[in-house]
Amino acid sequence: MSPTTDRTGLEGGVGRIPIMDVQPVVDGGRFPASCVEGETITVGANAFREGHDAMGVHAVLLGPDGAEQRVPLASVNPGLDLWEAEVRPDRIGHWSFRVEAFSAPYESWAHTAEVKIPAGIDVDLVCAEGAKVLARVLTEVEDGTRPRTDAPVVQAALDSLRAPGLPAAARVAPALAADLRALLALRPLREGVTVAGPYRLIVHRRRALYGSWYEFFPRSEGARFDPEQGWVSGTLRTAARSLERIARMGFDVAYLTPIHPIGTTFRKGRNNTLDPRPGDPGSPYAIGSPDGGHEAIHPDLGTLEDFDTFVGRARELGLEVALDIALQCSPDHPWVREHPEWFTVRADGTIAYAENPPKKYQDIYPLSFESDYEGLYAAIRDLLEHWVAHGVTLFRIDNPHTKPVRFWEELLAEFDEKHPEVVFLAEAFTRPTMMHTLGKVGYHQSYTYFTWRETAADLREYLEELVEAAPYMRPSFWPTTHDILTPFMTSGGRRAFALRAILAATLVPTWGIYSGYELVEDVPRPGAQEQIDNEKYEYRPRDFTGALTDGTSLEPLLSDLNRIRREHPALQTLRTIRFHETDDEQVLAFSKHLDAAASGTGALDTVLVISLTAHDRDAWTTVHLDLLALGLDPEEPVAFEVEDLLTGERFTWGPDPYVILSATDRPAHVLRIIHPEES
Ligand SMILES: O=P(O)(O)O[C@H]1O[C@H](CO)[C@@H](O[C@H]2O[C@H](CO)[C@@H](O)[C@H](O)[C@H]2O)[C@H](O)[C@H]1O
Repeated sequence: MSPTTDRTGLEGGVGRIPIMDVQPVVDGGRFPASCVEGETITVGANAFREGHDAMGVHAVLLGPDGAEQRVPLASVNPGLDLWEAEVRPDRIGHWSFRVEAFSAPYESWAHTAEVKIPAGIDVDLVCAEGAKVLARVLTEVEDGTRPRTDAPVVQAALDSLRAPGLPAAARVAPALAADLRALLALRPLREGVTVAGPYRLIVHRRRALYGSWYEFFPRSEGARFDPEQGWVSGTLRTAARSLERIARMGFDVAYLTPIHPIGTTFRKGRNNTLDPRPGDPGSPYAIGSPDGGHEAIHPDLGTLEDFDTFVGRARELGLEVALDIALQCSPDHPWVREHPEWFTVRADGTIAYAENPPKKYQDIYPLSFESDYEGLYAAIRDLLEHWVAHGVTLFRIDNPHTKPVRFWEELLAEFDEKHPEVVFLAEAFTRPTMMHTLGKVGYHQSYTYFTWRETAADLREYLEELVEAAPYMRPSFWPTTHDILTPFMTSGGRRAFALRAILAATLVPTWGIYSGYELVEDVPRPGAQEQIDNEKYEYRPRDFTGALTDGTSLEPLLSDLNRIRREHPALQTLRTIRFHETDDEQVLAFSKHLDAAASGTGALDTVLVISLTAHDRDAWTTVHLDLLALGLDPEEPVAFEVEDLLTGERFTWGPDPYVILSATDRPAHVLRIIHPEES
């Protein structure tokens, strides 16, 4: 990042026109800001000058192809100094932008003329000053910095200013006319141009921001109990059959927990016990056996060819495949024998098992980056390359916060360079600084604390925090995972599962569920906040069809949510979220609004969600809508139509609708605002 510069100021000083607090800039420019292609982001700065002369501010975006886009910023709080513009970088790659602030002599003159000419003050002097300004505009035409087409309008205005015989108002009229103003608004005459930047901006593909993920253990899909042989594992081929159902529910990403060979040394048994029974398949996160490590496929699941077939089928159905990468090894992993230097050997010759306090992972060794960073880096890069070559386009990275951040910075930069389409999701449930820094160094997405944010106030506060972090961290909301089943979920049954799905799917653009959510699997292992008979340690075939038939499945709701998300680009955004007040502290109201240009559909798109946050009570309450945030005109007598996208009902509402929510039947309204021009 270069300091603010101009021709007259001190190097690194504020420059002729101070430009402060440029956004989006991450840590003063140490890390690039990011967004996705087509996403509307706000470029802003506080820019000001001494005195009262007019000034202007531009943002200049430089695309990956070297093309420049100049966008004027508007003063958004007149009298104060904030200038903003919405920009929409339209292709992936490395962009940059700079902010230019300048004195605007034409605007200063126009203001003087508008005050003095009607009052008959200094008419000749004002006209002479105006003529000087317009003469400079013509000079720019002559030296080629302004198009020739500007000349006739400017010349005519100049001639008029120099015609003393005319009445004063007529004399200045062409110089204040709309056509000349428009031309000079587009290309202002600028003085004292001061530049801040350039600042880096990385544009990722859309899936980095928006997508619906479905997580499952492939070995459970098609697993069966055979009275003779015991449990028979599902395979990639049987799992591929589940893809149709996942696609039918509208998910975009099929996320597979690790698919590699599983060690037998210190294998875990059912319910996280340390004494497995014969036939227990072990945790798929205990990676590596004599059958291979992170590049191999568990023989029970099939072959690499089966994996390719699986990916091919997913693609046919419009799904991308995400793979779980857990950088750790079972004691049986080939790396343990081949690369003892990649593990920390203690004084007694043993290797300590991995931990993520307070959790203990007795069946795995952590990797150590201390003695052969280069070698380990190359091995990890190669294994990721291997899966990219086999069609994986997203990686869910297990516990990235237990590896050096510098390692991720280097690795993610390399992938960004070679495979900008590949998206990395950080599974770092840890301290905020670590989570934020992982985003800053290149992670595209992050798991979040959503799972533990339950009240309306907490959710609102958390979303506000996430929006602030949006230039470098994109949240992914999961109501449960294979490791997390909170008391809220275990105490609320179907009501809790429905409610949290609605919130996760509408609050942020990326959400995901862990298989079995449809069936409301809500029984915890005593003393733990995760499921009993957890699939991590055993096979878990499920009867999804039966649940659909008997009407207990949440599949219809999940399908509706994903459909609504697809049909409403507003729900594919994070930064647009606005909150509305409600008279019930357990009711959360928020909306997302896109104008016609930003929605990509040519029409406004506004979605308003009014949701319970508690699962054990109903609510009758008034909501106080911020009409501007909904794209409605607060000055007009307001009655507008809304359509509930979950039920199809229509209501005519005013600014303070009274709503009735029921934890059992209607935990939330997910509404489309029908704008007057549509009805
Ligand atoms: O540490 P987290 O809670 O973020 O969970 C993730 O990482 C764990 C370690 O990979 C993983 O834990 C599972 O696998 C371990 C290794 O086989 C095993 O010891 C644990 O009992 C088991 O829960 C967890 O699944 C993953 O999401």
